[in-house]
Amino acid sequence: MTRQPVRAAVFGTGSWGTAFGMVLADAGCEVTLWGRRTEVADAINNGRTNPDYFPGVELPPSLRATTDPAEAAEAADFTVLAVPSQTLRANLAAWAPLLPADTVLVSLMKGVELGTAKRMSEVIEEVAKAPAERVAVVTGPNLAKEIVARMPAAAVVACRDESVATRLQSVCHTPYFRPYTNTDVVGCELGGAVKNVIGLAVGIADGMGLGDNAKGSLITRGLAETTRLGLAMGADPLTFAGLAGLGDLVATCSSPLSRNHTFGTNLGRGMTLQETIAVTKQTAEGVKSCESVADLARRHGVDMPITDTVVDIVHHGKPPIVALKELMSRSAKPERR
Ligand SMILES: NC(=O)c1ccc[n+]([C@@H]2O[C@H](COP(=O)([O-])OP(=O)(O)OC[C@H]3O[C@@H](n4cnc5c(N)ncnc54)[C@H](O)[C@@H]3O)[C@@H](O)[C@H]2O)c1
Ligand SMILES: O=P(O)(O)OC[C@H](O)CO
Repeated sequence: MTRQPVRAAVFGTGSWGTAFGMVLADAGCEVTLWGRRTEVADAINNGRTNPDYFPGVELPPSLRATTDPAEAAEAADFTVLAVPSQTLRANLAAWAPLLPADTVLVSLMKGVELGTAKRMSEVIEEVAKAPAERVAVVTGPNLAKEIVARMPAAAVVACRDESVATRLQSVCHTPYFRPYTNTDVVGCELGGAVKNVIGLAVGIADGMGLGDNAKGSLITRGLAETTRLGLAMGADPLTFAGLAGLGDLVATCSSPLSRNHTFGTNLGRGMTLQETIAVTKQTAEGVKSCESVADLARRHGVDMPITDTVVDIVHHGKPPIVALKELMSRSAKPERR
């Protein structure tokens, strides 16, 4: 008997939705992308490109697009969510009734919801009324522009049910995309969300011309505060030494392709918040999630000084030079506590 190809629906035709859709198609899946704009769906179906995000990149023929969520969701074995974290709840509420009962819901998002301080998998479980065993996360050092160029990358696919993570691993494994499984969903999601905030901090430092020692220090202390939060929330600390933690932090904090890093660099160079927002065309999750991560830290009684500093600079207008002096004059303490 011939095995039917795996069907995947990807909600979001932005940068990562398109790129991960391409990974799934290259791995042998039949993929339908859902997007809001007819012209984007037409360009994908008729021109095999997504010119707004990846001009000149040819998309595989097994990747189709639609603006009809029911058409995208039909018979999907995997339903992949790639919209901005802060719109997920409202989007998914509309899509949930259309999803097959046994579909695996996959979050590509790296944010924490404002107001509730919930991780994306928690929002998905709540809105789609899906058990944790049917909700997975893909994360790691995956700058979309490198992925669509089929440059090599590793990733993590996390699900509480290891067999589901293994199934997802097999449907997104290509010669250029190497996924590893993990059952620590909390740690994997926190790694992805907090690295965006640390990416903003490192961008600000780069924009200020503070040098590579400052960058190395921020990355390391950023990982320390991520790990503290993770421990308080029951994550496995070793997750933060892996692709979802250190791996993604290094990629984000070193790359001009990172929207969060670039956003921070513009602020550090002296642009105002409004000017920086105006030149940012894609989602820089850390800008909103720095507040929800700080909220999460408060709820768990965890000290996250770099995250608090980013909130002060981005949302309360604190000049980066003042924030730097304050960070450097914090009380002396042991490296581990
Ligand atoms: N781009 C990357 O390299 C990358 C890699 C890994 C993870 N991520 C994560 O993936 C998530 C999505 O990011 P992205 O890079 O695709 O962002 P993006 O800005 O490139 O695309 C977001 C998409 O969501 C759509 N959208 C915006 N508001 C919407 C709304 N209210 N309702 C429905 N759709 C809406 C946009 O039209 C666009 O198609 C983020 O959480 C990001 O952190 C991105
Ligand atoms: O462009 P950024 O800053 O959203 O980063 C993209 C990915 O999360 C990198 O892994």
